[in-house]
This record gives sequence, structure tokens and C-alpha cells, in this order.
Amino acid sequence: MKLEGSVIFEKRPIEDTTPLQPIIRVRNLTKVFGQNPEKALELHRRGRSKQEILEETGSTLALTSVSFDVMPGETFVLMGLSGSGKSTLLRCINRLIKPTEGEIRIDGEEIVGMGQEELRMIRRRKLGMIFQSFALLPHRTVLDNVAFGLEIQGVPVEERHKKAEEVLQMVGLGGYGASMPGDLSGGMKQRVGLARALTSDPDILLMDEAFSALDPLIRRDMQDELLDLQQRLEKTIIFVTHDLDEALKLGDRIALMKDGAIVQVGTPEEILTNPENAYVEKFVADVDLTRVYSASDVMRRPEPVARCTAGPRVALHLMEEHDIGSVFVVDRERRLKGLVTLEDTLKAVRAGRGLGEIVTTEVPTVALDTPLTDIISLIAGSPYPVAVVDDESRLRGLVFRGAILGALARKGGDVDGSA
Ligand SMILES: Nc1ncnc2c1ncn2[C@@H]1O[C@H](COP(=O)(O)OP(=O)(O)OP(=O)(O)O)[C@@H](O)[C@H]1O
Repeated sequence: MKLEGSVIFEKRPIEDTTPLQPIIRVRNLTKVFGQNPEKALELHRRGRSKQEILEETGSTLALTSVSFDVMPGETFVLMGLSGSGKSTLLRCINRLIKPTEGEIRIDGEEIVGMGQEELRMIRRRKLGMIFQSFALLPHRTVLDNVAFGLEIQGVPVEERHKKAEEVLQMVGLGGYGASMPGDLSGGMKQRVGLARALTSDPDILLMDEAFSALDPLIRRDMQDELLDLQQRLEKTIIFVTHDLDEALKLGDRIALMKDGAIVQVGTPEEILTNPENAYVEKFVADVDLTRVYSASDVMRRPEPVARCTAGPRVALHLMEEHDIGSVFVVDRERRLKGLVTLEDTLKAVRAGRGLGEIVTTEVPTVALDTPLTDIISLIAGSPYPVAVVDDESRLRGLVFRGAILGALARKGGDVDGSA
């Protein structure tokens, strides 16, 4: 199910000012749960473990000196095992939890020292929250659940229902406004949760294990929808998950947490191919890199390539010189016309025909961003490398079987920054 269009949520242009300021800035954030934060922090500074601190003081060190920036429009994933501090961090950002120490700025405003009234305004104007448990009001219709945020802002009923209707349409639930939450499936409930968070058009969405309670197929649907939505709305999203696949799929950057600290922040590719320490390496050890690399990462410069205006003898010469059995053929603008084989070229030479006449168009062709998993199945059924073309059908590179195997072996494949 795809998201429908909407007039009220258009992509906001990111102003052309350099350098871009982070929309969320977190510095040295620390949270201790329990009666004795000073003692706990003192022990932490002396190198005691979380467990030792708990035993000695009865306090839990949930976050220790966490720092990071989130840029506008970014999907920033907090990932880590249970108890690593993800939810605490998220709840410090919307100030459901008061940090023990440190600084959090949202759009430049420091929120750690803010009073309740100011916090309410920030939450209302800037933050949308989506929970694993949906947190819908069971005795209200779907429409009234979605309109709830506007209701407490005092928006008149007609206006808020109109807006809620639009957002429901957008998340694929047009026509369900009159239903009760109890009548909906898990996936639909979470769409309502998403719609409710979007109704007041916040800049930032905080999503705490939002898809973790859903069946795997529904979960994948919701991930795809979020990506679609994000492409159009460019919200800033902080997404908490303990699922590495989900983090890799959704995150522009991922912060991997362990024992209340961030052990690495990076793009999915950086985390996978350049783990900063043994913990990260172990965490990502089972990831199938074929899903992460795409055609453009492993392709080679497309040489040799014949112009279709050239004669078959040119193609023969190229095959001989490079010791290969076929040559890709392009037109003047480097648009891919197809491929000629040694056998056909020899026949063409004998029959006096041109390359343009013998070119076969059924060559395996993929786009620059095609994932390696899709290319593997193409290559398996073809004796030729796969051609990588851009939006204008221009040949940008070739992917050889060896390059894929190279990527799998984590050697970076035959990457040579082609074209
Ligand atoms: N209200 C609380 N009182 C005391 N300790 C807490 C409280 N909330 C969280 N903790 C502790 O803080 C640490 C971090 O917990 P947190 O819930 O943030 O982790 P998490 O990574 O979100 O885990 P999960 O995926 O299980 O939710 C844990 O040791 C947890 O037991």
C-alpha cells in the first residue's frame, strides 16, 4: 500500500546555508537512575563497571557522556542490545526523562534546564512520538485518535477532522476514520500511531521500537512506507531499534550503543565495512553484504566498448586484445545498444555486415543503485558481465562475478571507482 498525496505536508526546502546546523545536538549526556547519582558518577570516573556501580550504590548508570548531532532531514538510528540505553536516550530528548548531566539542543534551544510549560511547547511544535505499543485511546475512533494532538491544542473540530482525514489518507487508511482501534490489525494500528504523530506536522519524529511488535512482512511494509514518506517529507527521525537489519535499511546514520555509551556512529556502510572496534565487528558479523553494496560500488570501467558505427573488425580486435569473448556496444552518446559475441562478429566479418546489425539487445542490464543480491541472480544465468546504466541508458560500468565475490569476502571487491 503506497502513501497518498497530501497538500498540507510538502517537503520543506532545506535552506541553502552552509554549514548546515544540526537540528538535535547532544553533548556529554549522562543519566543515572537511583538515589545516589554523584557517587555513581564518581565510581564511573574511577573506571567501575555498570554492575559494580549498581551493587555499590543501588543506582543504574543508563547513559554516560553521550554526544552526537542529528542533521535536518536525517534518519538517525539508535541501535543496541536490550538495556544499552536507547530508550533512555530517546526519552531524554523529549524530556520525559530528566538527564543527570549534559546538554540537549533542539533547533538551537537548550532543553535540559527548561520548565514544564516551555517543554510542552517544544513537544507540541517540534516533536512527534511513535511507540511500539501504539498507545491509542481505545474508546475513541481512529479519526479522534489521529486528531487528538490538535484537539488539545484547541483546534476546532471541523478543522482537526479535516487534517486527520488527510493524514489518514496519506498513511493508507483513508476510510477508516470511523473505526475503533480494537477493530484494526497491528500494522493498521501503527499506521494510526504514525498518522497521529504527523497531524501536528512536527519537524522531528521520535520512534521507539515502532515496528518491533509487527509481523515480519507487515514490518517490512511499514519500513518501506516510512522510507517513502521520508523521501517526501524530509522529517528528522530518531529511530530506536535492536534489529540490525532494520537499522541498516532505515538509517542514514546509525549510532551503536553499549552499556549507556555510543561505541560508533556512522553510515550503514561505514559500520559494516569499517567497524571501529571488536564489539561493532561482532555485532555486524552476520550481515550479508550483498544487501548493502549496490552495482555502482563494485562495477568496473566499461572497457573495452565498441561504438556501433565501428566495423566488426574493430570489435574482433578488442576481443583479441583483451582476451574476451564479447564486447558491449554503445552509440555516440554512450547509450548502451547491446553486446556482440565473438561468434557473431566472425560471421559478420565474413558476411560484410556492420556491428549495428548483429548487436543483441538482451544483455543483462541494471541501474546504478541495484543491490548486489539482485545482480547475483542475473549473473548466475548469463555468461556475460552485467551492464550498469544510468537514467539515460548510458553505460557506466560492468559488474563481473569476481567483483561480487570480492565484496562478499569483504575485500571491497573489484571496486575501482569507475566511470
Ligand atoms: N526508570 C528506570 N529506573 C531504573 N533503571 C532504569 C529505568 N529505566 C531504564 N533503566 C535502566 O537503564 C538501562 C538502560 O535502559 P533502556 O531501557 O534505556 O535500554 P534499551 O536499550 O532501551 O533497552 P530495551 O531495548 O530493553 O528497551 C538499563 O540498565 C535499565 O535497566
